Amino acid sequence: MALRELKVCLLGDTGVGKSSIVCRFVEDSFDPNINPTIGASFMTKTVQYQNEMHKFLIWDTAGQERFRALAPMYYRGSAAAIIVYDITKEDSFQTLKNWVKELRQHGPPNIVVAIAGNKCDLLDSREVPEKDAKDYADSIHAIFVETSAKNAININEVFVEISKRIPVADSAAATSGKSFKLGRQVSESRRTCC
Ligand SMILES: Nc1nc2c(ncn2[C@@H]2O[C@H](COP(=O)(O)OP(=O)(O)OP(=O)(O)O)[C@@H](O)[C@H]2O)c(=O)[nH]1
Repeated sequence: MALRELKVCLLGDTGVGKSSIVCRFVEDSFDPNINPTIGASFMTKTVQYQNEMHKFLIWDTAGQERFRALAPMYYRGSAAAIIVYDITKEDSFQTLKNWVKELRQHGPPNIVVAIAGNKCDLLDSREVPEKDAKDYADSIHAIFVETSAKNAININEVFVEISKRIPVADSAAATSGKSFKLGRQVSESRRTCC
């Protein structure tokens, strides 16, 4: 069975739930007391998709402002970016738009963008209407889902949608020449999940 490697990075404000999404996807776990990411963390998960195995190489970046300058190291060479906001925090949606602008200016030209409105279990505290976010995502041709890492809503679906959108040639290009980068950075920044 063919193996595709897909490098994916997660971007977004601190506290929106990037690491929690990755932990839910990779380990099917959720930690309400998870620590903020320092620098970045790296995890992989291989899943079967149709007649192929898809290995996701996932870079979870730190959302805190002091780490912002590191982000290009992780989105460069990525086949896809999952930009996460918190549906209960309007500010985090504005930050998401800034990430979209930055990717347009400095990211890989064909990067697949997925927008995840996380914490959709907290409907009573919603600040970002789903329609507004969906309309914005459509306007930039991005994948859009509302997710809950806590309740395992739409987490696998984001990655499946990414798989569907990345042509085979792009996935190969996205992972070629990565070995030095991964070998060096994993040892610096590996975190235990959850
Ligand atoms: N209710 C709810 N809480 C969540 C969800 N996802 C994450 N959280 C909580 O939100 C807080 C921040 O989660 P993280 O995963 O660390 O957020 P992050 O975006 O990785 O933050 P940085 O590492 O600082 O960039 C934690 O207390 C999580 O438990 C969710 O879907 N629902």
